[in-house]
Amino acid sequence: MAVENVNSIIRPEILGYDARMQREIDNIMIQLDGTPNKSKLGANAILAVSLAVAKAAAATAKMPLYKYLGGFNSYVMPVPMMNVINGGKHAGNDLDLQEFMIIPVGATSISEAVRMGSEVYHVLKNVIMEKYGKNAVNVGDEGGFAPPLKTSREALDLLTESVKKAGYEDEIVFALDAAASEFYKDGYYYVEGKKLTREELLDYYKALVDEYPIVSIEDPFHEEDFEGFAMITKELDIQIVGDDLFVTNVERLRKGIEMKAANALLLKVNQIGTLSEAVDAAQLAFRNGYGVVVSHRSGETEDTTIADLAVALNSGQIKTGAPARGERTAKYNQLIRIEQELGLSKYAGRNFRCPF
Ligand SMILES: O=C(O)[C@@H](CO)OP(=O)(O)O
Repeated sequence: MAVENVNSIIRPEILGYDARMQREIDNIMIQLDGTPNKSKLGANAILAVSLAVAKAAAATAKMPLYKYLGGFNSYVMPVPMMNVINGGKHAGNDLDLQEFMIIPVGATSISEAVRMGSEVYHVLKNVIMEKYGKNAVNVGDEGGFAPPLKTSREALDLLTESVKKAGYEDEIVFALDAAASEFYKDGYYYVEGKKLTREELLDYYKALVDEYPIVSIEDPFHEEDFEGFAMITKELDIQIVGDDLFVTNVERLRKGIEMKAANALLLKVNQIGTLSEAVDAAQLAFRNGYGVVVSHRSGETEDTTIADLAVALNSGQIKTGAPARGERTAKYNQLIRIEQELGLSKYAGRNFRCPF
């Protein structure tokens, strides 16, 4: 069976909501704006209305948002990708890669996953403090620590030690968001004081994947380098996520699918601006065997819609920062509430890329 079609065959139908009504209102706003990137009205302003429509409709139907959007087929609780060490543009340190995440795949529920992730986060704080002093435990944009590290290996070693000390060696794996556009210039990547070609950067990732339990890398190459994404997707048997590559845009995702560039979409609702378009992008991804990681932004509010959306879509994965700071914990708390309300749910766990 072709890998591309696996998800479309076994994923349950999503979307219990009145998609036509939502789309009509979303389309009116798209037309009123009239620009390809929603620059006239602003994607955040359009999104606020789009989500308010969905929330009002859910309230009218007397349903929680995840159930209104997803219908009764929505029962998968996503694995949290918890960004516990921040680098790149999100932190004032010298780490070139932006996010070092832990994923508690061995948990049996989202509540347990959040507990395990939080425990590791606090062990990590002590480990960093012992090694680098108390000034090293200030946090970056997404609540992860931003110690004065210079290399990805140093960060991954800290994660390895903390996971081990917390007793979760076999239960927690790692993910990276390189955000490579940020260290790319004129055909080269500037990493850890070296000037690397695309092929050399691929070797760098390969070595990290060999040494650590890394199961997912987001934006490993520059945002226009579809060929580079295709190359790494072919060579590494892990999840490759397109964020800056796809910007939640179906046209860019279609191009990626054609070129076999990446095998997962980072879904950011305010990147595309309406709920209908975000759902379209998720559907296109699923139909083509791509995973979907529902994601927060580095600048966030306490709005919890993405928690409901991750469950509604049965995405199996959510990226919403460290278990710290209200705008991040709001999403984790909402997921725990949904899990309690559902009663019977399934934690995506090790099968997070296709949890059925
Ligand atoms: O790079 C990313 O994936 C996001 C969220 O983690 O960050 P930003 O909102 O800065 O694009």
